[in-house]
Amino acid sequence: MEFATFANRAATIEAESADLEIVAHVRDLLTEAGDDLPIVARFVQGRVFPAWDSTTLDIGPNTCYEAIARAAGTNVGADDVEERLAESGEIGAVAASYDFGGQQGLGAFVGGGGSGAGGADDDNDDNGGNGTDDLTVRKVHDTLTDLAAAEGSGSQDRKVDLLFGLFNRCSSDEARYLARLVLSEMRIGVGEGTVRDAIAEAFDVPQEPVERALQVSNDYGQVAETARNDGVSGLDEIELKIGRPVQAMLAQAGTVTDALEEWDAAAVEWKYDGARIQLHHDPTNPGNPDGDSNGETHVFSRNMEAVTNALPEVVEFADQHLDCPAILDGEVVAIDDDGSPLPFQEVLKRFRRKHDVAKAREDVTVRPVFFDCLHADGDDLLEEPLTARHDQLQSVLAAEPQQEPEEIDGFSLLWVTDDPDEIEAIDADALETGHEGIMLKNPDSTYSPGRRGKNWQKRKPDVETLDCVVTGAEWGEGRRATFLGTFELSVRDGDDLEAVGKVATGITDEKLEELTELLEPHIVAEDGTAVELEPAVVFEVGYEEIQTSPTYSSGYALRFPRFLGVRYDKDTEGAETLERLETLFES
Ligand SMILES: Nc1ncnc2c1ncn2[C@@H]1O[C@H](COP(=O)(O)OP(=O)(O)OP(=O)(O)O)[C@@H](O)[C@H]1O
Repeated sequence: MEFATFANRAATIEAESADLEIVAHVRDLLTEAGDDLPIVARFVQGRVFPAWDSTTLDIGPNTCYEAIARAAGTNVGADDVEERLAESGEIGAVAASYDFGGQQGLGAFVGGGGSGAGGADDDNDDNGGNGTDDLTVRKVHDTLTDLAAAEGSGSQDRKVDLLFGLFNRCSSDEARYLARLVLSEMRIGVGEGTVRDAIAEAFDVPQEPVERALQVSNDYGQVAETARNDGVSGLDEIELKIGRPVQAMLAQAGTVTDALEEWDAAAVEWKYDGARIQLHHDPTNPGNPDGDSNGETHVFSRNMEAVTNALPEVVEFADQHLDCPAILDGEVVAIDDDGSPLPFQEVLKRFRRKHDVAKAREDVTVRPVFFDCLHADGDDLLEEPLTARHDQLQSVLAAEPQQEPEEIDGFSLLWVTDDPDEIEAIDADALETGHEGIMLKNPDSTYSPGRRGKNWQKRKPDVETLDCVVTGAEWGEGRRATFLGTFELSVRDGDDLEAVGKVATGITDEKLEELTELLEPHIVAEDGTAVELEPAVVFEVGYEEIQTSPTYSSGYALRFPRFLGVRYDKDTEGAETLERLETLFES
């Protein structure tokens, strides 16, 4: 397909506002694309490479300005391009404002070659033979692929040369969309859904298999071509591939209350405070293109970037623990010398690092923990329910079949329960172990790549906090026998204090020790392990919601109260009133 045809169609699409019309234009574009279908299906979304491919053009705006300036004529400089950009605010319009094509002499000079139409791009010139100088989408694609591969000293000059070669052959409309493509600013209103619908319409296949194939392959070009050449049966055959990342399933904010209302039971997991990773490993395929592994290993970020070389611990983990081809979804967490998790900021010192990885590894250690399994030993598991995928994860990671789940390295435990108290206890454990909290998942849900839906919920940070007086507590058990815990919370009602609940969640042993020291002097009565406290200390607590309750003297109860801190700056006079609790309940 000629690049001019593509550019014309892009202009038509950009001018169109009706979604259905846009789909129809994209459909026509795909139908006309011929052998260039995979390229066109990506270009129309502003992509040069498939979504799974982390190759980038690595072109800064200045490289692009310089190439435009050079193609625009001897007396145009990059600063002139920038000035026009400041005026128009859009690189496509700037590129379209120049008259290109007159720089053959300079092109020959710059590239040192003699292909006339662009000096620097004298290889694979698909127009050379027929005597015309029309740019094709394939030529643009191949040149940009060469450009992406340029590295090392002189690579920026080479990139400018290659880009100049393309702009020099562009008409005004072609230049507009080339500039936008190169700077990832296509913005003609074509989203992923549009291309999916257009593929289905163009090649007369239902949307569902197209959608599935897109989720699995992350490649609009491949899916478009398969839909055209092999129809539904071809699409159904597209499978996950080791080395091609899948978009990560995402979570939305939720509450325990909502989760238990929606599902019979919730799958509860710890929420790790690290960075999302997707591990692809094939021990049967020696010769790793990426990273230092015995098999083939790739680690991808949440955005499907390759981060393999930055995380040698994960590659080593794969080598040691995986003996079948697998794709695992998880989190990489920074840990201290005892293996306890460190804050997220520490992981960032390691993630995406390209240089001095060994040195960075000495400073910060990371370890992976996996909560999902997308592929195991030849089977794609996206369509399996969460609990089945988790069972697979366990068997993939277990060193021996009978290994206790708690003993399995890198394996995130999952509890399926409809008991709010159990969920609260899991949350408390998670926080105490230094994790962020909990995730609540639908145990029956399939894995939906790239989707942020109700099936995965991260427990929402508390909307409101309350400052409550601590009026009672209980001595703990076992190793916590010397600590006070399970604190009774009250609000003021005139001169009285009325209980609204008990908080036991979100408190570490260290904190319990501090709180015990703080509260012990205020004990006024003891009955077994129960302790009555004179009102003196105010806790800030979070909660999910307020409900009416016969259990506490206030007539209300906080659902899922969580300890946030001591309000050392407040005395009991500053604590919350029953009146405010009522207002909050009403609202
Ligand atoms: N057990 C788990 N299951 C799923 N995700 C987990 C789990 N533990 C930690 N996570 C992390 O939590 C993330 C989702 O919540 P979070 O709010 O932390 O993510 P974010 O990147 O800040 O926001 P968002 O994903 O909503 O844009 C996941 O992408 C994953 O990285």
